[in-house]
Amino acid sequence: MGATAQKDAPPTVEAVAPALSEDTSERTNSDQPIKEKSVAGGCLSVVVLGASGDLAKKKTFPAIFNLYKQGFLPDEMHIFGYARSKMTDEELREKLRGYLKPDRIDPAKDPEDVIKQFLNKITYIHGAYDADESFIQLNEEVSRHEQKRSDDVSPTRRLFYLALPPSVYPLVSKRISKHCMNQRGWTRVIVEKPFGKDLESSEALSSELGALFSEDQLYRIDHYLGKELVQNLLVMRFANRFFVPIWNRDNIASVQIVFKEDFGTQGRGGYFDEYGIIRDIIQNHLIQILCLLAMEKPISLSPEHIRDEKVKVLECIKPFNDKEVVIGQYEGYKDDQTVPNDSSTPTFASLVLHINNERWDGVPFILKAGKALDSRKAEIRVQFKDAPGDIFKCKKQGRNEFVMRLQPKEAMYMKLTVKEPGLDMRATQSELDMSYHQRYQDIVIPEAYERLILDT
Ligand SMILES: NC(=O)C1=CN([C@@H]2O[C@H](COP(=O)(O)OP(=O)(O)OC[C@H]3O[C@@H](n4cnc5c(N)ncnc54)[C@H](OP(=O)(O)O)[C@@H]3O)[C@@H](O)[C@H]2O)C=CC1
Ligand SMILES: O=C1O[C@H](COP(=O)(O)O)[C@@H](O)[C@H](O)[C@H]1O
Repeated sequence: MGATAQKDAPPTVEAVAPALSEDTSERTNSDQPIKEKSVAGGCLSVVVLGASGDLAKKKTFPAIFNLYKQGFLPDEMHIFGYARSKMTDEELREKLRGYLKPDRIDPAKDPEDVIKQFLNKITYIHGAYDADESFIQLNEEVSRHEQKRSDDVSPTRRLFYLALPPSVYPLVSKRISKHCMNQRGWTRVIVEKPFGKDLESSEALSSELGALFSEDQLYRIDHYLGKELVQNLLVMRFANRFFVPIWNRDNIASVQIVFKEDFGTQGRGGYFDEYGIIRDIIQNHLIQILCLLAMEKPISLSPEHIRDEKVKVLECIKPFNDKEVVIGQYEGYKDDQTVPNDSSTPTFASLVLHINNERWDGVPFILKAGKALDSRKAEIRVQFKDAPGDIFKCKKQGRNEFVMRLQPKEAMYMKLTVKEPGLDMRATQSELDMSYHQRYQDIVIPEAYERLILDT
């Protein structure tokens, strides 16, 4: 809900930015450039595996740039893009340039120079995901950078971001663990959702990664949890007295969580076709939102207490009814060169979940996600029941609905019962900031993100 929420903003690492500042009083969400801060120094190497892909260009590199342009990263940082595709450093830089936004840069600096300096910090290495020699070479490149930018005694830091399909994680992780571990400081590995393909592969992945890295070296990311509106759900529900008594089956008729994109796979068939829309969006992003909407108040804001409450919600969900599931594939999906001609992977799915507990019994949670649809939108719609004893006789459709929008622009508004159908009372972003922002600053940076780069 903060004013910085922008279309296509890379939220996950963006949410980390304030946590990198030594002075946490600067956790603002203003559009103003943030005064430059010194960050716990030392040599930092960020390795983006899958650097040729969609996530890397749309989210990972822009997120690192957002930190860089606000002065949250040390001068001694270097980024290594790694993938199988053949590309030069310059080709990768050109591919990324258009995704790096010049906003929030110190006005004393030329934004073009800042972008250029950042791009010059990126080197591309092409190699296989299953070849030891490629990772030996990667390790040599990283060590060379460390030798150049650090003395022999200071600790160094290595962050590996796996912007890859999950099926590749074990191959890559084994080789990172064997050849690329930092001998002079921390090593961290970030893995993306979906975490496996089904229960069996997810458990196998857990034990494979668990055998290679300790829990504090491993970061599992769902970038929807970094979106400001999603981070604010707990505050909204549990810190605002007026929400507390109405958030239940007595007052709420249904909840919809909707994700729509107006573009298709755009060459991402290599990842997407193996997973489909349910694993890509519903199982992680939408289910995380559902948990935050439906869970009971956690004992505290510790990640463990929040997780425990989410698990209770998941355990109460009834197996779903086939009649309440719709799946489909958009026309033209198979024209994408990266998608097999005989693919039956769903690109659209809608399903109804029922939470069998005292708070939610009888309230349908409708989850919908689709690619290549009519518009781009991500929102939560909470339909309240009608106030008893209607005297207004106006159209019922669309009233008493509370909408929280994540895309294209984060916003929250209530459709009140009004005589003129369709008249909404929309709060402006600044009003929302005033009502929620103060508390938000105090609590929401998840500890796991803070630990990611703050610890040295
Ligand atoms: N795209 C997005 O907006 C988001 C994606 N994610 C997650 O990021 C991960 C990667 O997704 P995304 O970047 O979109 O997907 P891509 O299809 O763009 O894949 C990324 C890179 O991985 C390599 N790759 C693709 N398919 C395979 C394969 N079958 N075997 C080995 N390597 C392969 C390719 O690099 P090369 O061939 O050059 O080695 C490709 O450039 C997924 O887990 C996804 O859930 C998460 C949030 C947002
Ligand atoms: O995780 C993913 O998310 C993106 C959409 O993210 P958004 O922040 O731009 O809404 C989606 O395009 C992609 O398929 C999926 O892997």
